[in-house]
Amino acid sequence: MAEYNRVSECVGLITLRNPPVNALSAAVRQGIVDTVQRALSDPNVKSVVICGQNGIFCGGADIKEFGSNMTGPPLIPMIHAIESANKPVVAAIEGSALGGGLELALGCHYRIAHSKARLGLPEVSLGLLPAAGGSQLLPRLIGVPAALNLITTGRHVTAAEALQLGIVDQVTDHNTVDAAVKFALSVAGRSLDPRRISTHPCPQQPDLDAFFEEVMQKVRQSARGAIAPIACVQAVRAAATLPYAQGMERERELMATLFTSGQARALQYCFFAERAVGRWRMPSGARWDTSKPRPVHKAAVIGLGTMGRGITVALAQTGLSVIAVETQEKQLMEAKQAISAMLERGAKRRGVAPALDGVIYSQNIQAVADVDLVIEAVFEDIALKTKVFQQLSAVCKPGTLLCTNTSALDVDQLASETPNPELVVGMHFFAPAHVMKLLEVVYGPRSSPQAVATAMQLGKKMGKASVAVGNCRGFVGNRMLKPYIEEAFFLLEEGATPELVDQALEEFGFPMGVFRMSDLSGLDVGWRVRKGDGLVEPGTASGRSARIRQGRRYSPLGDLLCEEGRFGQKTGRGWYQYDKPGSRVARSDPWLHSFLGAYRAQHGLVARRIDHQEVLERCLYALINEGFHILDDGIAAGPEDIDVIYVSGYGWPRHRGGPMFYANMVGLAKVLERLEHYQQLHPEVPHLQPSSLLRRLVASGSPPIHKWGEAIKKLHSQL
Ligand SMILES: CC(C)(COP(=O)(O)OP(=O)(O)OC[C@H]1O[C@@H](n2cnc3c(N)ncnc32)[C@H](O)[C@@H]1OP(=O)(O)O)[C@@H](O)C(=O)NCCC(=O)NCCSC(=O)C[C@@H](O)CCCCCCCCCCCCC(=O)O
Repeated sequence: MAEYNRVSECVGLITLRNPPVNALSAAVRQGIVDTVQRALSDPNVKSVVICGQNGIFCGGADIKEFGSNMTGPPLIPMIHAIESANKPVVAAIEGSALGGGLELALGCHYRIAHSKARLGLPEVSLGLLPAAGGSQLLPRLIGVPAALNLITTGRHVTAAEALQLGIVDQVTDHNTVDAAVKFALSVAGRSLDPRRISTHPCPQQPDLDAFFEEVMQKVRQSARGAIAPIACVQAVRAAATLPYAQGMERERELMATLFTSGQARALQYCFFAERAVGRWRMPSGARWDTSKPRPVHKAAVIGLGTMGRGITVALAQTGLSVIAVETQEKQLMEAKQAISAMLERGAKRRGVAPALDGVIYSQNIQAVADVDLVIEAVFEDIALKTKVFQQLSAVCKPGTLLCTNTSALDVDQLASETPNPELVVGMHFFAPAHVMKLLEVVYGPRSSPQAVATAMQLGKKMGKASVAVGNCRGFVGNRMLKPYIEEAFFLLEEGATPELVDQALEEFGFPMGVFRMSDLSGLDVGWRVRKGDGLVEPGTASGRSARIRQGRRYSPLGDLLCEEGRFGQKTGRGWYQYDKPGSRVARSDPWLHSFLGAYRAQHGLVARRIDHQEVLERCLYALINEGFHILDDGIAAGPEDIDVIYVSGYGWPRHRGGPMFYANMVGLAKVLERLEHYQQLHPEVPHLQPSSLLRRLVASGSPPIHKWGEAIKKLHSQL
């Protein structure tokens, strides 16, 4: 709703009231229509101020309304009514003015912002475009290039940048509403014609066709299949080339296509999923809202290899004091240099001072005696980690939280080696840890809810998408990756090439296909794990039996490449070839193709034609099937957790919503049918055997994704 008051005798003050972000719900829109009408018809009112309650102007259209039948007054006529008002209307912007919120402000004649306010048109990140006139008004106000930048990226600008761009007229450090009321009084009675943005011509852009062609090419490249950024460019082009009314018609047409698209549904699902994972729960019944985190002022990182360095930077950037421990002197010196350089680069980018003094370096583990939380990031070796945990238990003050950054070891086993297993959780960062958004917070059966709450809160402070998950081999992300990679190997055996598999996955929207990714992260990583699992055998055996290990189909292709010293980019050879070790440009490698040919001949395999469809079904459905197993096992609390992990840490294209959302879009019955089909063809591949949860969901009529929770709960209560 919107509240109306008269202030300073002749200013009508309209306050949007719809916590938490004053989204433009039907009731708010109705409130604005009514209060604007009231202010304009009151002869005592000379000017109007619109603001939002609780320090936030407006977070835009109410996204929750999008999936339903929309009622209430539409936004565009409401904004037009404000713009054509015969009394000055001033937007008092505190907190955020985003999407429809900024469009509402653009309909006002003046905009005053608090210095801490943020403004933007982020619709593109929801699969939409600014369709309440934003795509037509912003280019008229700030010019085509600047408007395109904001609209196609959805980035939020600070008040200072908004002032510089000409989006706002004044920035204040004081009370924004008071400043806006004062301003409104000062402009009462002035001509409003020059203030109506829709009547402005769009600033001329030289060589318009060439300009838009170039922009479109760049946007297509970075969009990786997303349609909204392209529609945004088309809408801005309409602003640059058409009169306002026709531009608005084009904006409406483009929005009509986007609004009902699967991509918009997926992106809006991601928006809510990212917020839902913060409301974590454990199988024990412990939850985010009943578990109080402990305060963390001082933290420590043990082990300053690549991961430890990134974690130190991520912690220091949140303003924490960090003790960074590395027992090897040379490593410590190198780490100090690298960490300082990363902190300096990050600070430069963010326009702040580097937190160099926030990090204290030590070779002695005793230095962590008074920290509140430790993150261990030593080499992935259970004996070494156990020793470190035992030392930490002896050194740290009582109650210190002990976190391990392991990606593969058993968090429960480590916890059981300490006197206080309730204080142990996994904090699985992704490399580079100061850049990558994802953090898996791994709890074991004995981790206390407080420990989980503390790690989750710390993750949030570091700006991570933090997801609480149960302890199992690979946790959620890597556990699902295993069948995906294995299927890719099997496809090579059956006739595919790395290029074909990668192309199919990259066209789907992954930034890199499985083989380019493997070359980047190093083939030796998986080789070491497979050796540890006793799967690697000398590569001379041939035939089917050589490819069955531990009772299931196994492809030794990755092992054979490692035996050749082909570890990927770092050795200049892997699934592709590179100009030199460390180079990033992958080129097709004839050696690899003849190697595959010889391998197939040795094993009596006949290459067949494999298409993109099969690549996607085999790789993605195997991964999704593992996701269902994970839900079934209670390792992830819901499909949102899995989807956030995949979108923020594994390059799953956001406009496809994450693997579980994708399965929901494809149709669970179809996923089940294809898994059954492939399982019949490959009975020796257990990961193609459909999960019982998937079967149950299909049997119960394939409920939509937000209802899966009920099926999972029912399943668990029957166990
Ligand atoms: C605002 C934020 C920056 C605040 O961040 P903060 O961290 O403080 O808080 P949270 O992010 O945790 O949010 C708190 C809480 O609020 C919920 N929420 C936030 N924003 C919205 C919102 N806009 N709507 C609903 N709910 C919202 C959030 O989910 C949290 O609740 P939860 O329970 O989940 O924890 C930050 O929240 C933020 O960035 N918000 C999103 C901002 C945004 O993206 N805004 C744009 C919205 S889209 C829009 O505005 C579209 C407009 O351009 C025009 C629309 C016109 C559409 C008309 C329909 C036309 C149909 C076309 C068909 C044509 C047919 C034809 O003509 O033929």
